[in-house]
Amino acid sequence: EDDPIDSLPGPAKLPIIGNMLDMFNMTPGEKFKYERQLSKTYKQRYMQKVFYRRIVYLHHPDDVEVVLSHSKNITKNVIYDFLKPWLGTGLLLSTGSKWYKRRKILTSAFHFDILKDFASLFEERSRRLVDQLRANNGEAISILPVMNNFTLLTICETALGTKLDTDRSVNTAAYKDAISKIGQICIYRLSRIWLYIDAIFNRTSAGREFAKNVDIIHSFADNVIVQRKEQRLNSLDKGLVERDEFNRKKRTVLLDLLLEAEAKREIDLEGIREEVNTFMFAGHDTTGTALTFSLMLLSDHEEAQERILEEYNEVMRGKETPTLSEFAEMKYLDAVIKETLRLYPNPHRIGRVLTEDITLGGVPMRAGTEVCVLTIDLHYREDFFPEPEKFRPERFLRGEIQHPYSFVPFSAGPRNCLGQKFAMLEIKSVLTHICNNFKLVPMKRNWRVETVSDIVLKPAEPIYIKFVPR
Ligand code: HEM
Repeated sequence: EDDPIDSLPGPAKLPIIGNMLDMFNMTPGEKFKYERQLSKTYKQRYMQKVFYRRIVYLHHPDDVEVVLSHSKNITKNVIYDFLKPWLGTGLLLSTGSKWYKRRKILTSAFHFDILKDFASLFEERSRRLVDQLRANNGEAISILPVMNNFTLLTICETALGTKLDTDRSVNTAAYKDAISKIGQICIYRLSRIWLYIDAIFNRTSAGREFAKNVDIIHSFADNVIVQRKEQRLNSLDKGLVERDEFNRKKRTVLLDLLLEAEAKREIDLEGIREEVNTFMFAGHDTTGTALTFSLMLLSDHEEAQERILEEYNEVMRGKETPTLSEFAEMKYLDAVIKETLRLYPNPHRIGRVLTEDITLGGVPMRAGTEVCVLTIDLHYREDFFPEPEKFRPERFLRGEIQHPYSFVPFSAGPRNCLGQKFAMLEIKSVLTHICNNFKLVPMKRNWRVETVSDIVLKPAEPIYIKFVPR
């Protein structure tokens, strides 16, 4: 059937299968470069077709604004379905009234007072991270696994109230292992179009392995949910305030808010499980890679490390632990993180299927069309970010950002990232602790790791850094 978007430019299409074979034999690295090249060739937008699927790719801020700010076009496209057996229709994947109701409940989990509590947890954890890094005696270490482990520990503590490193009641090693296997299987599936069909995928060894690991993750989450529920009921019965091992009032974690909502019949146990799994996924890999890329860039820019430290000392004047408002005063630190997220946005694209018609540049797009915002290409546009390849945090200090939709690492509009403040705070806490205690030294000067498309944007090889004690 004819569609007005067939007039959009894009790579040549074969009859029936369209662009299906365009990237068939490419390595993940080649695919990544090919996609970037397409955005350079088609400066406004382009269309690809695979059988009946038409996908419009966008990377101009005006188009991005139309798509992301739309109040009704909030449905994710088919690629996200891979994650459904694991995340169910939790906040990341759900749509319509289910999404709306849950978003309302969960927004309260990031209330200012709760964030304050989390800030002190990040500080405790960052101190321990410094000790762990110091034990390497300035030897180079591969930072991605260390940062991902760190963010997994913090999200488990804040979402579930469970300490993965010390809690003996749960099988944490199996859980961590299962999360990483699931990620690898999703990547494997992403590049094999025949495995997009569930009936085929589920019969392959990868499909069976996927299901086995999903079970491990689900039973871990269930175990923690049941335990937390029992503890809460016990203390509520006795009118007690819950205390931790140091006799401090226990932090309110996301799970507590969900259990409160369950008591009010706003969510059921299955819903709680979906949200717990969603937050553990959305909250750890993204922040872990953001920390990794920040450290890589900082190690190559000694002047930026010194400036972070100077600013920290100016704001803190000898005080030890920054409050939220002190972190907010550290503008240069904020700019460094933003510049990192501009260069390495994660996820680097956002997919939707239109449920309402829209018009982009005079071309009508009907409900049912898939649109994909290429955040990474948006962030590298020369017309909005001069010398886009360069790490220049100052661009975020001098009001150079001309269009509110030219920089959207946390997405924007109704489906923006719920954990944005949480993530920024966590990254600030880690970076200030690291810059206060170490000089970061890269293995190679002027080196940037290649990146590959995955569920999230990943470095193609390990990034090694030396943490030399100050
Ligand atoms: C630097 C770190 C992070 C980045 C760059 C990031 C980025 C994003 C982006 C781009 C989206 C939109 C995804 C889409 O529409 O497909 C998103 C959604 C989401 N993020 Fe984050 N995120 C980060 C950290 C976190 C953290 C720490 C949490 C939880 C504590 C979190 C929870 C969520 C949730 C629940 C959603 C779905 C929101 C909805 O659809 O209503 N994120 N994030």
